[in-house]
Amino acid sequence: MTKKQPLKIGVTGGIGSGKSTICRIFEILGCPVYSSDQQAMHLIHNHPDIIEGYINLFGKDVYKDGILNRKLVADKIFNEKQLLIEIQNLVHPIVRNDFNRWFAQQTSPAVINEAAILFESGSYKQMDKIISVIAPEQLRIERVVKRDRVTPKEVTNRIKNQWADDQRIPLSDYIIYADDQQLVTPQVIEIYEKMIETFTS
Ligand SMILES: CC(C)(COP(=O)(O)OP(=O)(O)OC[C@H]1O[C@@H](n2cnc3c(N)ncnc32)[C@H](O)[C@@H]1O)[C@@H](O)C(=O)NCCC(=O)NCCS
Ligand SMILES: Nc1ncnc2c1ncn2[C@@H]1O[C@H](COP(=O)(O)OP(=O)(O)OP(=O)(O)O)[C@@H](O)[C@H]1O
Repeated sequence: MTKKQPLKIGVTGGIGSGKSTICRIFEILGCPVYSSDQQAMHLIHNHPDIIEGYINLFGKDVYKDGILNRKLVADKIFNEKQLLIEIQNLVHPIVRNDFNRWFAQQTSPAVINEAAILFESGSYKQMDKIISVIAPEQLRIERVVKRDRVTPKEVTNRIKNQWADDQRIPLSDYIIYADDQQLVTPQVIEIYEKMIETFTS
């Protein structure tokens, strides 16, 4: 009897919407989580093709003592669309392969692929279900300014390179409202129970 594949659930949303916070709840419920942003950063520091690409595009000083100068790269790619496209064409296929390798080892009913740019990168097409995390833009900017100690401009520079919520919502199977007023845990539990029903039916 062939092993039933776990459900592939994409969790996406704009910067600071609350994806990572919500994925921690899914993890507690028993859903292994693959964080595309974190894995991308790991691969940016360890995959030879990516390291070579970043050095070719940003100069050898982009890595200092093996550590990427994130601010230098961010200031460039979020203000130069062509450069952002080149970087994404380099990084995303390698992250997608890495996710597929991780997924092949999973045995739980459902797994989560947390990716800020799930739609923008096209990776949503490989998902069985998609959850979009929604929060007002101004609140997201305030959260990221507080969390990362960056300027509002640095956050809006990223937001302008991401889909808007009204683009995500029509393509999403579930929506989680993660503004400060709505408790996210009950929303996560409700969606998880629906997904497990899907898997076991
Ligand atoms: C620009 C870099 C160096 C900034 O690193 P930093 O640690 O500050 O941010 P991190 O990678 O943790 O991303 C934080 C948030 O920035 C936003 N963001 C990151 N990359 C992108 C992108 N290509 N397009 C839009 N938003 C992005 C997302 O909301 C993400 O959650 C890094 O994000 C990068 O190299 N991005 C390009 C590769 C990529 O697309 N990574 C996304 C995951 S596949
Ligand atoms: N529902 C919520 N209510 C209040 N604060 C929240 C909520 N969800 C997340 N936060 C806070 O907002 C900040 C951003 O949350 P989180 O890191 O989960 O967002 P994210 O979507 O993963 O961000 P990024 O796209 O940068 O990875 C964090 O400091 C977190 O503690």
